[in-house]
Amino acid sequence: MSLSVSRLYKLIVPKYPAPRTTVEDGSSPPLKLGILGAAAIAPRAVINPAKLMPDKVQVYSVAARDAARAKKFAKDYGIPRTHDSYEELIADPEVEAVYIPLPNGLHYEWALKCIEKRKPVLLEKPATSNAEQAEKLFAIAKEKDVLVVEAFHWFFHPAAKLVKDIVSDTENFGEVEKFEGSLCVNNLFKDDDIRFKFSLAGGSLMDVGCYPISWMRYYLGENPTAARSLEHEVYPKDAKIDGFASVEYTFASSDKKKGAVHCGLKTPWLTWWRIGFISKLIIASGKKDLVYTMPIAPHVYHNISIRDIATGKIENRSCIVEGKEAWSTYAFQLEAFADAVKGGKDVPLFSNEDSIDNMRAVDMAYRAIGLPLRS
Ligand SMILES: NC(=O)C1=CN([C@@H]2O[C@H](COP(=O)(O)OP(=O)(O)OC[C@H]3O[C@@H](n4cnc5c(N)ncnc54)[C@H](OP(=O)(O)O)[C@@H]3O)[C@@H](O)[C@H]2O)C=CC1
Ligand SMILES: O=C1OC[C@@H](O)[C@H](O)[C@H]1O
Repeated sequence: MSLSVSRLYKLIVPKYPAPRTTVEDGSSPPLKLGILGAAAIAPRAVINPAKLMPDKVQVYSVAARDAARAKKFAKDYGIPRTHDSYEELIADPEVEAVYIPLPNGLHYEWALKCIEKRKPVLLEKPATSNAEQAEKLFAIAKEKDVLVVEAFHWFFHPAAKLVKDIVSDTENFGEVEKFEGSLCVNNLFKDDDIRFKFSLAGGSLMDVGCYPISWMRYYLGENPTAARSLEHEVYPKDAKIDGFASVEYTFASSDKKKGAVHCGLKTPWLTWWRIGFISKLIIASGKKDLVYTMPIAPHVYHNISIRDIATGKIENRSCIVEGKEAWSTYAFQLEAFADAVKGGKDVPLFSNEDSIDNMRAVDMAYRAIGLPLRS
């Protein structure tokens, strides 16, 4: 039997290429990222940011439930490959990491499938449908040693860290006692949107509330122990979906410590104006208070205003990184994710434990407003 060069090559080259590490100049080739679903958020979250860092990330492929839809999406956004199903994309050895922007109710299932194939995951928020799923998911990720990062993009913008530094300086700022945060995207989505489907783990607390809850936990540096409803309204077309929710949390460390969270997809107009246009957070000690305007999108606009309660003096601050003025929260997030996957760097998060705790606080809020947990 003659052994041709090509047959010999097939025999000695492994079926799956070895992980791509370094090229001749010592640098790493860009991370090949695959996207599950031709989702509306994908251009903002990964496709456009990847263009800012072509040496670090290449959006390599997209898969959709409908192959033609994936092809159109790939053409529209200049993505070189498509896969005909989510399974195929995950199984492709060329795909080094996966971005999951599926409806919330599918996060758990698909993140688990990626872990099975040992693919690191950038997983859209909220990580799962409920805390029980989050506990299981992150336990499996840990056991299999696969990186799963919940895409809480706000956290990766340096303004978030600046605010943390300011309020952690207790000598100057005082002991933080109160938090109030809001995110409302009023009437932005149509009634057939995934956000209004209980079967896909929709709802205001899931979609937008998870952000102010994450801000609260981060800036107060503590997990809540109880929650009560301040006010809430169900979505008129499905009583299991919260159209708007306003919840107050309490904490074990002090009776004085309180965290209020407001979120809405259908917020009553007057309430919306009262709690702050789109997104705002307030952190207060007895000595000072800080208002961070637009913590959800500091790259669009933000302001950090610190007021000394005794003197009334106000200091305004903001945070722009030289050379990265055009970087969005998503770009900072994508860079951190790529650096972790390719460079073995730690992701400066918001750990997996935080993602679990955040889901616990979301569940706590659902119990407080008397709506069923998502599944
Ligand atoms: N980080 C951020 O700023 C944002 C995060 N998000 C999060 O991203 C996720 C997706 O949100 P968004 O992009 O607005 O949603 P879209 O509805 O635009 O995208 C969801 C994708 O999920 C796929 N899908 C699979 N199964 C279903 C199903 N049964 N019903 C509907 N869609 C399905 C569809 O992909 P296919 O193409 O295969 O049909 C669709 O493209 C959510 O988890 C949301 O919370 C959303 C917006 C902003
Ligand atoms: O950042 C966001 O703003 C709008 C929301 O509906 C979306 O899901 C969220 O992630």
